[in-house]
Amino acid sequence: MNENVRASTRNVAIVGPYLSGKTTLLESLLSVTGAITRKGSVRDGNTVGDSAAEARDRQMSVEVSAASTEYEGVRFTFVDCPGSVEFAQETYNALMGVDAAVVVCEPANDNNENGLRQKVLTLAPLFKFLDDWEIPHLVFINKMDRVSNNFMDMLHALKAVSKRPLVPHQYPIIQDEQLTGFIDLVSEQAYQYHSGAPADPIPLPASLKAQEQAARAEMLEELANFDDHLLEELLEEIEPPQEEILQDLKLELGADLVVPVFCGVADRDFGVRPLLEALLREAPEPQDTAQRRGLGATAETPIAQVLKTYYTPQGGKLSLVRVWQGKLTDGIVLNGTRAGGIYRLLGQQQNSINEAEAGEIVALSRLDGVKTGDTISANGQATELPKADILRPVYALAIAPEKRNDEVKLSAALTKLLEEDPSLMWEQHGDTHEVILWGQGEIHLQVALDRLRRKYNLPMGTHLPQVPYKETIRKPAASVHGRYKHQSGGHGQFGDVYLDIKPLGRGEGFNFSEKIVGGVVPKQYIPGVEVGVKEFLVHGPLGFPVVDVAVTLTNGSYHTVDSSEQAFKQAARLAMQTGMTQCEPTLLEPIASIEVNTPSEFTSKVMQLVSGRRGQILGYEGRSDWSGWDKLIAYLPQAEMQNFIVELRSLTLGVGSFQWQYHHLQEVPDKLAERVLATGSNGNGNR
Ligand SMILES: Nc1nc2c(ncn2[C@@H]2O[C@H](COP(=O)(O)OP(=O)(O)OP(=O)(O)O)[C@@H](O)[C@H]2O)c(=O)[nH]1
Repeated sequence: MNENVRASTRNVAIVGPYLSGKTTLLESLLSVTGAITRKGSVRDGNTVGDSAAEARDRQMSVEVSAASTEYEGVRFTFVDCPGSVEFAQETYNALMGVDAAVVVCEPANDNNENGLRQKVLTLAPLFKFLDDWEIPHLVFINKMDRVSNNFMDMLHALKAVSKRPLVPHQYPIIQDEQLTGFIDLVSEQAYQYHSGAPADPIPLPASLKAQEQAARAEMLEELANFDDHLLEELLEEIEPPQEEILQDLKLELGADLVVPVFCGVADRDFGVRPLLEALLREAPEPQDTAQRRGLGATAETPIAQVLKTYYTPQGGKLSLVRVWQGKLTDGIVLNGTRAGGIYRLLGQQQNSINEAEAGEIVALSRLDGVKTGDTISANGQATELPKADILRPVYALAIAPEKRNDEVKLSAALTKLLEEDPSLMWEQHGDTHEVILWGQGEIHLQVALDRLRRKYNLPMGTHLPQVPYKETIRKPAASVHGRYKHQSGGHGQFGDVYLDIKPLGRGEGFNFSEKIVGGVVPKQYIPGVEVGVKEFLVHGPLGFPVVDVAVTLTNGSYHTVDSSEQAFKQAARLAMQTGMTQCEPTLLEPIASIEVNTPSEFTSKVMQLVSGRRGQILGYEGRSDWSGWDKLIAYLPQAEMQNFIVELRSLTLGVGSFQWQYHHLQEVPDKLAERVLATGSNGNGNR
């Protein structure tokens, strides 16, 4: 084991809400550390973080992107994560493998209570994930060039969504509404920013002394909550030594007890070097993270976890892994598969290396059969490391290849897409026969479809999925007669049956029985009757599969020469055709049971949304594990679910979410049933 390499590595995820400036910050970090000589911009589509075609097209990150660089002899691997909620799975998977995260956010445009509250709410799910998994994190308030100074207001507002206390690490210097520098609250040294060059030390502006001291006192008091020695010093008004403050920051950040807060302007590199310095000095080292995860610092068996899987445009497979223990060497066999090569990444650029030490994040090629989240080891027997929960799908499209003979290629390509992104799912629906692609939202699915087209040459058509309606009957019919008689020279065909048809209770399915007395329908023909009935029920009188029906064969007759199982099957179908129309067929729709999670201030709006979509609210309560959030339980017709997530997000600043599962079938209200049967649509976007 090489302790030096371990101690000289830092793995940092860059996370935060949509468009807060994460990719821009990565670009700046890479430029400041010399990994790139020319800075790209998101607008020009030439950043390292957004190098995938799908990201460039949309000017947004759609998957995690790793980039390694060096600063002051330490190797930093940054993992730029997408901010959109639709790609949250990518972020959660990556966070499981880093030592620390930088949460990039923007200050509020409206510096009033409401504006600040709205801004920080968009960070709530991310903070919850970081808090739940105890991932050390710090905050970088970016875009400080856009608003007048509300650094401390923003910091205080963030407390509403963070379990851990937020600790100011800097205080911004603003002149003429422009961010010109910062004061480091540990050393109380002020600095002036310069574009493209490190900040210069300057005397602390007298006008900011009072604010600086208040912010510093806040930092020290928060740190002292976890350090009695510091607390004593503060009580006795002894100035603590800087080393002690730095040590506390390192220990308390490393144990995820506090969240230090920085500020800057990523697209001008302002605040980026101080952030790097803090990561260098204070971010936890890889072996500490491994120990916190219960992995032995001295164990040598190589163990790694897959944080992301890429299928490159050239068709190769790359697995981005965190090496938790041991050393990966060229040609290593992991979980029974020999890795093709080991690479350090710089976005899409792959730099081949011979080995990777514990604590590094590297890419391995050609690990067939290994998926995102998997734990892989040299002996293939490592205990599965914890992985982020897989988000349940909330949005669906029916897809079909534009070229018919591409159908065979589709399932192999979908399997690869799912290896890359576990929050996608696909199924071939049993009733409607459509191939349904499920995911986290419209853009998520569009990106998946782009990948099918670009990487697998599979252009796809899409449409809204059909609602898998079923039908049943309201009334019974007794002794329905069906006779099949066919004479065409030689053997004839003869079958003759009487059936009783009865409705069953909801969910009871299908039942077939017989009450034949005296062999009027010989035993060997009765299975034919049952098959005939079942075949008919696949498409009932309304055109949908029939459920909750009991059919009894009560009587019939046969012919010694002409009868056959086949003829009785036909007779049963004829009886069902006549009988079912007398039974008041009625349309049934699938109802999902849903659980919606929303900030409490939006609960009443969410209830209106659910009721407005024919939902039935069963109750709601405050979440015991998430202060300020409610959980609402309801039944919602599946026909109303297509755009539910879109509306839910638009009502809740994008943070509301829901999970669903099929619950029961329910009669469609008459008026709506008429519309579905007449037009094939429920008038709500679904067919
Ligand atoms: N004014 C200003 N704009 C910035 C700053 N940093 C980034 N931007 C702009 O903000 C927009 C979004 O930046 P990105 O870096 O793509 O944000 P992101 O967080 O990576 O976006 P996603 O990953 O898609 O969530 C771009 O237009 C950037 O040019 C900044 O410090 N100040």
